[in-house]
Amino acid sequence: MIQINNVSKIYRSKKGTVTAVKDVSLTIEAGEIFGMIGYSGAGKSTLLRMLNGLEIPTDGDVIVNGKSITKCSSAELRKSRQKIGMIFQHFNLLWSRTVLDNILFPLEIANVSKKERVERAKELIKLVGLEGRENAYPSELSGGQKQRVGIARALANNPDVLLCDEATSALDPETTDSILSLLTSINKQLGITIVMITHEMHVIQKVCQRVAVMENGRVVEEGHVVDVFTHPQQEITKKFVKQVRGTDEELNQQVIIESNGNDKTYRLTFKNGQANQPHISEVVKHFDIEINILQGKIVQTAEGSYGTLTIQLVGDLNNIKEAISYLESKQVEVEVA
Ligand SMILES: Nc1ncnc2c1ncn2[C@@H]1O[C@H](COP(=O)(O)OP(=O)(O)OP(=O)(O)O)[C@@H](O)[C@H]1O
Repeated sequence: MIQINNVSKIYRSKKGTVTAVKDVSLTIEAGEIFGMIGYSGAGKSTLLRMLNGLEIPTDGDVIVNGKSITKCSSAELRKSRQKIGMIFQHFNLLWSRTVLDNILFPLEIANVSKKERVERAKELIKLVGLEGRENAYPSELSGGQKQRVGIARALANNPDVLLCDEATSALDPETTDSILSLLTSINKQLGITIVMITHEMHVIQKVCQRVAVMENGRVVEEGHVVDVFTHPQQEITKKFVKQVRGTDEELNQQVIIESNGNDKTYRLTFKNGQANQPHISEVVKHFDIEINILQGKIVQTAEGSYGTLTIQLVGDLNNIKEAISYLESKQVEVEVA
């Protein structure tokens, strides 16, 4: 478990002071994939780097698996860091070393015997899908392959936590997907806690269970990904959600059923597997109303799917009310759009 307690970071230079992180408190559970999203300059990298002591907070404390990262000796910090792997946007590989030698490097530093480190490196090469490329140099690899080396190297000392600093931002969409799938399977297979920072909501959508939204050094919103996606509170969160959910402007479509004065437009939200249920056809069968579907979308997240459907209900007001009660009884959220 990672506890971030009232952490702030102020950079002071001749040019002045910058408060990069302001009074952030978060708890990240063991084994989860936790995302931090924000625009450039929001403070994500600074916060992430405080989780492994690459930056020391000006105030507050970071506790990883019961041990303070901020209030320990440098020897203790070195030991703790071996259990916290990190991967980077630009991979940070050693260019003069082969794939195998890059992965061996952290094992050499940890004084693992030669036999054991070669065995471990080979296991990792298999885990990340790089068999056959052991003797290649980073310059001979694609971006996705380089990140696979980065992941193998980060996992070398069996860490409990993997920090991902914009790990897919330099990759094309297809390669991004394959790296995100690899991270998800590593999280499942090895039970490693993953903390990732990104400015792309589809990354959060695909792999994270919970998310914190950062703006101007603060966490302005946090929660389960499905809840944040379906009910974003802050303007900045709404903007990020629009990256994957589409905009309300897309709703400006012609209404094709003639109004009788009672019709209204509703937004239905289906969560917890409800998106797969035939609720709309049940409403049409059981209530004497007409339904005009204006827009619909199902989004897959790491915690299952959720859907939104914007509909116009046309008919007798009482029938419309009954239909809405029926939908609500099926855990479908109904709002007037
Ligand atoms: N070493 C430093 N010295 C001075 N200011 C810094 C330093 N590192 C970061 N900052 C400043 O702190 C603020 C937060 O930066 P940070 O890199 O944490 O944001 P970010 O959300 O990760 O953005 P990006 O994705 O662009 O890196 C920015 O205003 C940045 O200029």
